[in-house]
Amino acid sequence: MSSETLTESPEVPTENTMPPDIPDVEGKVKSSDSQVDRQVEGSDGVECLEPLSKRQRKKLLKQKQWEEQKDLRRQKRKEKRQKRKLERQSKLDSNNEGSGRKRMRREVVPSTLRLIVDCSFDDLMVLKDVKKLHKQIQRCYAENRKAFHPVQFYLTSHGGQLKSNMNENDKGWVNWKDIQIRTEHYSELIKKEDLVYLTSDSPDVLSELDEKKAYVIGGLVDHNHHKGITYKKAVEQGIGHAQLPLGNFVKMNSRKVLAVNHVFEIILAYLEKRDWKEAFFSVLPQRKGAVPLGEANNSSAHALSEKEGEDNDSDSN
Ligand SMILES: C[S@@+](CC[C@H](N)C(=O)[O-])C[C@H]1O[C@@H](n2cnc3c(N)ncnc32)[C@H](O)[C@@H]1O
Repeated sequence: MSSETLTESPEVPTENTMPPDIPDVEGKVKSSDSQVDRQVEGSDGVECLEPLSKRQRKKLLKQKQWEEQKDLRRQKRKEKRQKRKLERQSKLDSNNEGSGRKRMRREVVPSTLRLIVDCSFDDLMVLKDVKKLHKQIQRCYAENRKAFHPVQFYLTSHGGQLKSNMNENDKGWVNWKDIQIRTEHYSELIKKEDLVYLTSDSPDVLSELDEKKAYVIGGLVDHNHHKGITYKKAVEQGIGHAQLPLGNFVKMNSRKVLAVNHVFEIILAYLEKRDWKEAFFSVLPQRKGAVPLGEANNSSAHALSEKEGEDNDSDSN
């Protein structure tokens, strides 16, 4: 069939239903304008002058239907998009509602417990580890700000490499709220009898937290090169000391030395849940191999190894 036949034949009569120029079977384009007065309407509503082949009729009919349904298709696509958007929105709403409700029901009640990160070990760290400590402190600060029972947070003996690094990389720290950042040693700020040094080497195991006390965490990332340093310090200073009751709940390797932020977060979690086991497992990452006692199974039952603790800056100890 020639291209002429096609353009002379079935015009789809209404505007916007057919493009003005219709490509013929061979892909040539012919104008349909000049054909208007020669048009005759066929039985299927498609106008023509000369009879068309079945194939051409079909093709034109399809084209016509396709054009006619353009708006419908557009409308359907729009509806689909809106439906998906609504579904996404309602999912978000229900998630937010959940946490929103929680927050509304449980108002923030600050704890009187003082939690100190003792930054007096600055000289013992290389810059890389100081940077890790900085990140761990940032994490403690952020977690405390969003806790239901935030503690009275202190950084003591603040200075040296840590302070320089904070000035360089996080100038905003000077505006941190709800934290005491002090150059003094904690012993200059807090009564001796209130102090309890948290240290994994202490023979004393914490059972409860006393919110009248000030608990100290050693601000140190040492990969255990200075084993027992905080325990010795506490003994020398004649202050209380205690380890977290990890051994009662977590299958441990020989070591149970956690990173600063983990100890800090466990204290926050305990203040909220009043349950050590829950506190441990809400904070300690599964990948660290923390396994509840009794659920340990041979090879996977290692826990909290130093190597794994170093995988991530804020987890590193
Ligand atoms: C990476 S550790 C430092 C280890 C260091 N060699 C020492 O002797 O403390 C950082 C701090 O977290 C606290 N900490 C870590 N594991 C603990 C545990 N199992 N119980 C109590 N405190 C712990 C200690 O205050 C410790 O100084």
